[in-house]
Formats: sequence, structure tokens, C-alpha cells
Amino acid sequence: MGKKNKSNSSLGRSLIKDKFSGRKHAGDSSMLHTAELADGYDWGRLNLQSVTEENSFEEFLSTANLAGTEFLAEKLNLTFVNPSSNVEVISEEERKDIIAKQEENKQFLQIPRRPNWDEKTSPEELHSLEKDAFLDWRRKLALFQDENNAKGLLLTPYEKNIEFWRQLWRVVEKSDVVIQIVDARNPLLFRCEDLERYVQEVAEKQGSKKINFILVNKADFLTKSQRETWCEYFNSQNVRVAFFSAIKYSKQTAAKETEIPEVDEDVSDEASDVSDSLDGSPSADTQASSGSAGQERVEEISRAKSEVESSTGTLSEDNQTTNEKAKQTPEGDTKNSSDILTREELVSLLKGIAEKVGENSENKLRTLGMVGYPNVGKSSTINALVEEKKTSVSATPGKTKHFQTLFLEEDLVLCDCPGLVMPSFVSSQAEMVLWGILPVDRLRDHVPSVSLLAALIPKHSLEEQYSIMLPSPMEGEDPDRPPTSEELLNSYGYMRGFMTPRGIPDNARGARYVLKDFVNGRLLYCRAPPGYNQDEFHVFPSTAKSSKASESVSSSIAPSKLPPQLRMARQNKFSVEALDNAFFRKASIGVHTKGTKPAQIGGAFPGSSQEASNLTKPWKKHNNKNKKEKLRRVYSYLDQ
Ligand SMILES: Nc1nc2c(ncn2[C@@H]2O[C@H](COP(=O)(O)OP(=O)(O)OP(=O)(O)O)[C@@H](O)[C@H]2O)c(=O)[nH]1
Repeated sequence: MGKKNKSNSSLGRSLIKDKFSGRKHAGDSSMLHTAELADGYDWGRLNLQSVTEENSFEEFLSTANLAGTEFLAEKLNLTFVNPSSNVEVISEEERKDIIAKQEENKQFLQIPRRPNWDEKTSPEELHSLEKDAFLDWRRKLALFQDENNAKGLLLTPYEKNIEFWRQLWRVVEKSDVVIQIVDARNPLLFRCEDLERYVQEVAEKQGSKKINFILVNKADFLTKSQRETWCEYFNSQNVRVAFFSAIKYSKQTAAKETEIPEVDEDVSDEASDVSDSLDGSPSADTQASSGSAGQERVEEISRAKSEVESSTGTLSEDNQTTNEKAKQTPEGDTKNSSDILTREELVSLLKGIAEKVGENSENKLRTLGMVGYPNVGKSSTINALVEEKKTSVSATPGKTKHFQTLFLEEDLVLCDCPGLVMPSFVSSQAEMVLWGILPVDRLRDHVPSVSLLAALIPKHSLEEQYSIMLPSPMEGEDPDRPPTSEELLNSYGYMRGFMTPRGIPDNARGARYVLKDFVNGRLLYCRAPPGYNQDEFHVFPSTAKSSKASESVSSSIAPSKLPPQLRMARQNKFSVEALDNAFFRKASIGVHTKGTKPAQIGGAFPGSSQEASNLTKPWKKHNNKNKKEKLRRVYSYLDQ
């Protein structure tokens, strides 16, 4: 029974993986157009390998390639910044200072624009214009980076593969509503304001109307009051947002996969073709090619959809209420809801907005463009939204070869864009790793990211989470300083048994686990909106009890019997008296005073044996569960 469930869910996962893997793997063209479009691209042959980080040589070669002048291209005026150069964790003051500078300079953070084109522009001309514009854009960013690195304005790695931007350009051109999916734990890091400007520029050029929308996914990480705070912020900025939790639907989706009848794969392919034909790009040609057969397919899909809808019951009723809500939203005075929307509510809200955008348009088909950084939950959101369609498409694994355009309703199309890393400022590259933009597994130096993590998550939370005890700062150090990367990883490594053959903690391995815990929210940290107090916004539960417990445990056992992590924790606990004693004893080596044995150079750490001999067994006096658990671990470690 258990086995069956397992295989079902892994089938679901592999189907989902198959469908969306195109974004991650070069050579898999599941995210591509196969149709030769009027703008001259063979979307079936695109190179969709994301390139965010290049070394200086790769940068030089790709510049040469873009400029079409093998090895003769001018090297971008770049300084290669070693990622580990940003090791130090910045203080809150420095962070505010950097944020102020970022705010001043944000107009320089542009995404590349697609050059103007019309029917007279040949595909070759357009291709070459695009390459030039792209090269120019990269050059400007490189210059900016060069000039501002010293001022602490670090430009994050950004997407350098032009094909990704070409996809974004098309999605923006096609869409009525451009939805930026952001991570609720740090929404502004994932919001690209320049993209919003670009959307409006394209709308102006097209003489159409387009709306920007922010979907705050992973809202399950936020408390109600945190959502309200963000809502207040976005209302004050006049930005349309909705809160969503795609993960809520992931299990449901996997479970339903076996229940939903398979729909002919051609139907889905045709749906993509038809939606392409209706997007305002070369409609006549493509429509002619799909012809009445295409029309029939659309009707077929619509029939299949209404069947699914009628089986899901309350959908249309919900639609009505939320549609009304959306329509009532006054333009220019945004009032967002802080509730986490259900899938149906979200679809209805988006539909309502899209309908408003196109109320004067003859074309009744509305398109929602989905854009977002990697790892914000784009695939999960799309899966949640297009549940029925997704299962039908993925019923034949590996068959979806199209740029994703999926019908949500008969007149509502979802247009998916590969995950894009936009140019942005963050305080450090370490921050990008923590927020899941750069993959943990490709990290070369874990120290900056783990140091940052240890600065964001309070010490007692780390101790609680991992059942470890971290050393206290030494005498003379800031008593409130966060643990260093090494302190955290040593303790973690000892506790988990992650050791190198040389018998020291395997910190590189430990770092991967700890960082992934942050990325996936097991170590939860949520940023407050600008102008709000971070400490009040995200209050970590106080575990003063457990810190005291750990102190009493570590001070009550002979150091030689303590596990290494506790020994380390105690080693750093110098008291002034102990230090004085050690110093003066050393100074009096050879002079035997009655009753006092001279200390030996390089001997035990100060005060240890004395303290150890005075030990009682205080743990017996405590019945706190946490303490017992910690003791159990200590003993089981000693028994090994
Ligand atoms: N807690 C929580 N986790 C989520 C939610 N949505 C997605 N995730 C998790 O976030 C991670 C990334 O989700 P994906 O859907 O693969 O994100 P993506 O943006 O498509 O990522 P790329 O494929 O890298 O572009 C996965 O581990 C998901 O389980 C959510 O609503 N809540």
C-alpha cells in the first residue's frame, strides 16, 4: 500500500519534472516554440542554458560571439570580482546605507529592451539589431558595475543568455497582465521595477493596455499580520498584489494525476499553436495554418474544461464573487487583500483584471504572462493554476515541445516564461545564495553565505533547530555577536557526524545542508517592507529556557567527557578570573607556592579542571523536555 502511494507520487513528480525541465536543461526544448514565427526565430532550436555567472574569459568569448567578431571584440570593461571577496557580514547601519545608495541608483538597473521592428524588418535584420542592443546593454551594466563596486553597489549576477530575454520580450508583447511571481519572504528582492516600466513601454508602442501584477507566492511562510504589513506597503505604493501558496496544491495535484482522463496530446499542442496565433503577432499566417481544425480543437478543449469545471462544483460561484471584487477595485487606488487566495479566487481575480484591460478590444482572448526569478515557485504556481491542463499535457512525458501557452479557461491563456535572473542590487552574493537565486550546490565558498545566515537567524533558534550548542563570544568580543560560520558548522558537523577522514567537521558538507534549510524555509527569515522595523516584523520565539539549559548541561560535565561540540563551546568561555589565574600562574612557573600547582604552558584551558571537579549533576533536577533530549544526545554521543 505504502509502496503504491510512493510510486504514484514519484510518477507525479517525474511528470511535473518532465514538463518543466526545459528551463533547467540545455538541449531539452520543452519550453520552446517549434513554429517558425514571423520575427524570424526558430524557437525550436533555442539555446536555453541559463548563464548568470561567467568568468572573465567566458565573458570575453561570449562578447566576441555576440559582436560577431571572433576574438576581436573589445573586452568589456570588467573587473573580475572574486565571489569570496564579500566575506564580511555587514552591520544593519551599513545595510541601510547600501539600501539608500541602491535606491538612488535604481534607474540604472535596466533590463534589455527589444529594438523596434515592423513587418518590413527582415528576420536577419531583427536578429542583428537585437544582438547589438543586447551587447550595448551588457556593456553599460559592466561599466556601471566597474564604477560602483567600490561604493558597495554590487550588481548581482544576471541572465546573460540573450535567448532568455527574447522569450521575455515575447511574453511581455503577448500579455495583457504581466505577473511577477515573488517569494513572500523577501518580495522586493524578486520584484523588478524596470520590468514594470518595460511592460508599459511595450503597451504604449502597441497602443494597447497592459497591467503589472505581483503574485506573492509562498505566503504560507508569513503570518496574517506579516501579510497585512506587506499589503499595507503595497497599497501605499499603488501596486497590485495577491498572496498565494502554490505548495498547498502540489499534493492534491499529484493525487489527481491518476484520476483525470488523458487528453490527446495533440489537443494541447494545438492549444499552444492557437494561442500563439491569437497573441497579436503574425496572426493571419498562423491562423491559416491551424485553420478550422485549430478552431475545433479550441472548442474541444473548452468542452473538456467545462466538464472538469462542472465536476469541481463551486468554481463558478467563487468566480463571480472574486470577479466582482476585481472589477470593483478602483484604478489608481489599489486595495489589495491580505488573504491567501485559493486557486479559484486567484484565477478569477486575474481574469477580472485581464477583462478590464481588454474591455474595448475585439479580441476576447486574454493572456496572462508569468515571469519570475528561479526558485520563486513559478512551476508550482503554474501547476496549481493549470491543474487540469497540466495533467493532460504531461500524460505523455517529454512531448511538450512548445513555448508554454496554456489555457486556464476558454478565453484565458497563461503564457509561461523561463525563470530569469534580472540585474539587481543586493548587499552581497551571499544573499543571492540564501534567497535561492544562486544554487547552493554550485557554491565554491560557503563562508560568506553561512556567516550571513548566522547573522539573520538568532543563535538560540539555530541551537534549537539543530539541537546544538554554540560557543559564547570570548571575553572582549561583542557579547551579542552572531556565531561565525566556522562555529556554526563545527557544532553542526559534530552533531550530525559529518566528519572528514582527518577527523575534523566537514564544514563544506554541513554548509550545504544549513543553507538549503534557509532556502526552503526550515530556517525561516522574512524581510519587513522598507520603513518597517525588522525586529518587530519577524519576531523569533524566545528560547531563553533552552539557552540556560544548554549552559547548565555543558558546565556540569567534565570537559574530557564532553562531546567535541560542547568542548568547543566551553573552550571559548573564558572568565576574567580564569584568564588572570592562567596568566599569573604562567608568570610564576617554577615558583612553588604552597597549595598551588603551577600551570603548565599549553595545558588545559583555564579553569576547566577546577570547574569539572566541582560538578554536581544538575540535570537530575530538571525535567524540561528539551534539556532531557539534549542530554540524551550527549550521552548517546559519549556511548559511541
Ligand atoms: N513553502 C512553500 N514552498 C513553495 C511554494 N511554492 C513552491 N515552493 C517550493 O519552492 C521550491 C521551488 O519551486 P519551483 O516551483 O520549482 O520554483 P520555480 O520558480 O519554478 O524554480 P525554477 O524551476 O528554478 O525556475 C520548491 O522546493 C517548491 O516546493 C509555496 O507556496 N510555499
